[in-house]
Amino acid sequence: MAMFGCPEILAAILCLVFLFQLLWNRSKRDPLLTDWPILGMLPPLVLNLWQVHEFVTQVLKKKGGTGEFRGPWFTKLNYLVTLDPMNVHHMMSKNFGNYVKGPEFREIFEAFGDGIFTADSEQWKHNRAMLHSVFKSRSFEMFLERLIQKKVRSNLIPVVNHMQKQGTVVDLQDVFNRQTLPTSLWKLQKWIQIGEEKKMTRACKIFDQFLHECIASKRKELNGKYGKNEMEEHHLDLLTVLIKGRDTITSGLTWFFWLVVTHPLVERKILQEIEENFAAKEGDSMILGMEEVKNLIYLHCAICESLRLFPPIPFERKQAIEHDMLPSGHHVYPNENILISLYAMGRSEEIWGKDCLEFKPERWISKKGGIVHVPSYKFISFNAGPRTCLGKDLSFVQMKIVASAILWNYSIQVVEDHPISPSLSIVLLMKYGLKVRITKRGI
Ligand code: HEM
Repeated sequence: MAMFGCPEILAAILCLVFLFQLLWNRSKRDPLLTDWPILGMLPPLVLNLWQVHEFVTQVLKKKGGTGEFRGPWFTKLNYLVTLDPMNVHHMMSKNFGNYVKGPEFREIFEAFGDGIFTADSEQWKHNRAMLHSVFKSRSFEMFLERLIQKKVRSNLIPVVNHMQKQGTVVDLQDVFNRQTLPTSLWKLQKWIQIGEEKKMTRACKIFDQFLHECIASKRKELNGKYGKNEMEEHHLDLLTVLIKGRDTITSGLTWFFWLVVTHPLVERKILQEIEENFAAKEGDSMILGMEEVKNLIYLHCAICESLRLFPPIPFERKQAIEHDMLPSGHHVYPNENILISLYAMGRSEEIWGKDCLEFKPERWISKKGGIVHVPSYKFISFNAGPRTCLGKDLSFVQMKIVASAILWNYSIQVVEDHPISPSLSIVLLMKYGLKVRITKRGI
């Protein structure tokens, strides 16, 4: 009887793996990378983790904008990845009801609580309606305007001024971040009641009281729709939203400052615009208000441009409920996960043209001197459709107040050879911070 030796068995196994691999590949829709047995597409991704956003951008570009990523066998790490604005429009607006955050997202982002960031369907609608009414209230806007101005005047400018006098190297990202204590530390300190946190608790009580009044003023119009406990939940949701919003502002400001100070012509145009509008204003502080910053069109465009190239939230994840077909022709299966690369969309030639990698605020200025409207499914940094960021207007106001105050008073030079690269995190920060030297302008 003929017996099989080791080499034959090995060859048979290899043939089986090869055959399996062929069949496996055939079942896929536009694989983004080589799909290895067992490990799937993980190896090339892991090798490029240090530059993951650039890598995803290049891969999507090569594959025409949409394709499938398959993780290791028997894991749930499978995603349809896209940068196609028509797909985004479809998922975020046209067939919005079919694309949710999903239970897995809630599990991963448990720390966000079950507020607006993780909720779906009726729960989300409920939270959104409540927060929307608060965000659009004039008294809330005015409160935040005063809060931002006070922070810039009493915290940010004195800190920057001190560092300028010391003449040492400063991490600007850290400076922006320190204006906003990390949530966990804040919560921990609150719980154990130590140090500055005692003061913090008192401050929070006052802030809470204000928020309560804000919400109470809305109670009348919402009366009958919500019960008392629900009101308290919304109150907490608002605090979570404000805390989460701060991380994105830190990211937005850090990339904005890096781009502006490394593009002297843009910096000069921003200063010129401030001078034309406010030179006669108020001594040297230049802490503007909400209405005043509306006049700073070029600054607005420079902020849009930096948020396009470095969106503070670089990925958006969705989960399909039912079968669907995307405009790109890709079939979507029930429960399938979809990943939208906001970073890659900001660098797409199809959306922004051949000069998409250049920092050019001018692309946002219309022929009449206004701001070009780009639909949110193309300029996706604040998300698109019914789930568009609720803090978008507030973010522009805050970034404009901070940017005008710092740029007007100080000149910033990035430390030579300081490496600039994005971190691997939910919010797109700079991995090594933004190391700069600061001097008083005009000296
Ligand atoms: C430059 C600053 C900001 C950027 C780029 C930004 C971007 C985004 C993005 C991409 C989302 C969608 C996230 C997701 O679906 O997982 C989002 C949602 C949201 N943002 Fe912002 N955000 C910024 C600042 C803020 C601020 C300051 C606030 C509030 C004070 C805020 C409040 C919200 C809320 C409430 C949502 C949830 C909207 C919903 O699901 O209906 N954001 N933001």
